[in-house]
Amino acid sequence: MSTAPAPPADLLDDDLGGGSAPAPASVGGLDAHRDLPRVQQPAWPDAEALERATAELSALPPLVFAGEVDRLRSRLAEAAQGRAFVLQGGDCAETFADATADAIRRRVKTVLQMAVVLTYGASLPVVKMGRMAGQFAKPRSSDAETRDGVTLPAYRGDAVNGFAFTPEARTPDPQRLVKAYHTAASTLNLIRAFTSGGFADLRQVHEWNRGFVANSATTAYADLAGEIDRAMAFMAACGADFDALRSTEMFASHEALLLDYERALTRIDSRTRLPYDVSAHFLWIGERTRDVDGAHVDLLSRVRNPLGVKLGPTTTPEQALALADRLDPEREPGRLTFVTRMGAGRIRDVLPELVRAVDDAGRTPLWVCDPMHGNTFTSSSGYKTRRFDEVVDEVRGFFEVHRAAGTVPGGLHIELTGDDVTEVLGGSLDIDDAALASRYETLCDPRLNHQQSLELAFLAADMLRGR
Ligand SMILES: O=C[C@H](O)[C@H](O)COP(=O)(O)O
Ligand SMILES: C=C(OP(=O)(O)O)C(=O)O
Ligand SMILES: [Mn+2]
Repeated sequence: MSTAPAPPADLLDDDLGGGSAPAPASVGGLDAHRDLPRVQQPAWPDAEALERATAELSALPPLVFAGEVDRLRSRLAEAAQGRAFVLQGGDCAETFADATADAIRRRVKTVLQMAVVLTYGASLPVVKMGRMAGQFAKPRSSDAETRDGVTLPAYRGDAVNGFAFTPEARTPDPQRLVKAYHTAASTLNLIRAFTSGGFADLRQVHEWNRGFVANSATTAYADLAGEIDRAMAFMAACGADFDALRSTEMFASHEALLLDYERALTRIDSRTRLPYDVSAHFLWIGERTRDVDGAHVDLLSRVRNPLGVKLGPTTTPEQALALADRLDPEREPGRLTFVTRMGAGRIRDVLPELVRAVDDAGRTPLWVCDPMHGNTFTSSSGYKTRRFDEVVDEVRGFFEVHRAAGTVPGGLHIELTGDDVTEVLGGSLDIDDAALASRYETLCDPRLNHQQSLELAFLAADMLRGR
């Protein structure tokens, strides 16, 4: 008789975990969204070409493993309880051209540096999520763009059409969905390599932060940086195992906008037999697509991933509660994140009522602050921009409102890049209107540059210390 230990129950499956079969139409209403209002979808000119692209996507391997998705859900549950803090950051719109090793490395580095500062400020683990490896589709205010009397379809992200203002580039091409998948795969591969291969070593990230503070145009961050320095020295003196801190976890997230893409990547997990959207660990529903009776809410309600919903300043308490009932009927810890994006001028007026209604209903979603999307305006030089001070003020308002309500301010959602772009006004280098032109590179919304991102992390860390 064999004395070998029995394999763990999950390996008794004929499919040894990690397999994910295409989810047939008959499963769990996964195609019900097709009969519902589908807003913000591209006008694909060739239905057969779309069919071919989604068939191709359906046969490709998952980008993430359902077990990782479950792990993220439990991390977010911790954050909702105030036992962790979330940092979600990356481009407004990732591009194929910018999915280079250098650009990805700089973005990952920026997120890691911010996370260390926030970890210190919060005295909590920071759950890191990139708006990365799949953030290739954009909802737009207008379907069309007019330049010099010529009107063409609006740019909707590299997964849909090209940014160049020509009829060829702007025509939606479903093969771009396939390219988005492959670009997400190579991006995620590099993120995994960076975060597990030594690049994320706490000692190195700390050295980068020391360099940032030493070269900063202001001394405002020196005190906090000095404290972190002493904390590191203290850890070393106590014999902390820094080698155990050479790797870290980072999850992938994007707006689940393109229903055909997300549906093709929805698979049945071999362990649980339940549907997961394996295009990313975390998916969110945007401000423009959060209709509780719409297609986006329907499709996302049927997958097991942790979900976010953006809530803008016009959100009513009834809408927030209806979304919670639809997306999280079981009140499962970590399932639902409300990402509020109210604007600095409105957050203190609008958020308290929402938070109170949700709290009174006995719900404990994770509350995350997006201080970007409520603060966008067009500068006098014609650039879509934001003011760094307003971004900071919305974060401050977020902490104030949650403190007053006794609820948990659980994280930040930031549009950022690791590059020295000039897209957001202000910061200690005081980018002004005239400077925007020098390195304005985003194809959609203005991002904090590397420096501004770290400044925000230091300022938010100070706010967290008062938590
Ligand atoms: O990223 C968010 C939206 O896609 C973006 O703010 C919409 O921008 P638009 O108003 O220029 O269409
Ligand atoms: C489209 C976005 O935001 P919102 O849906 O909040 O406008 C975004 O996050 O880029
Ligand atoms: Mn954006």
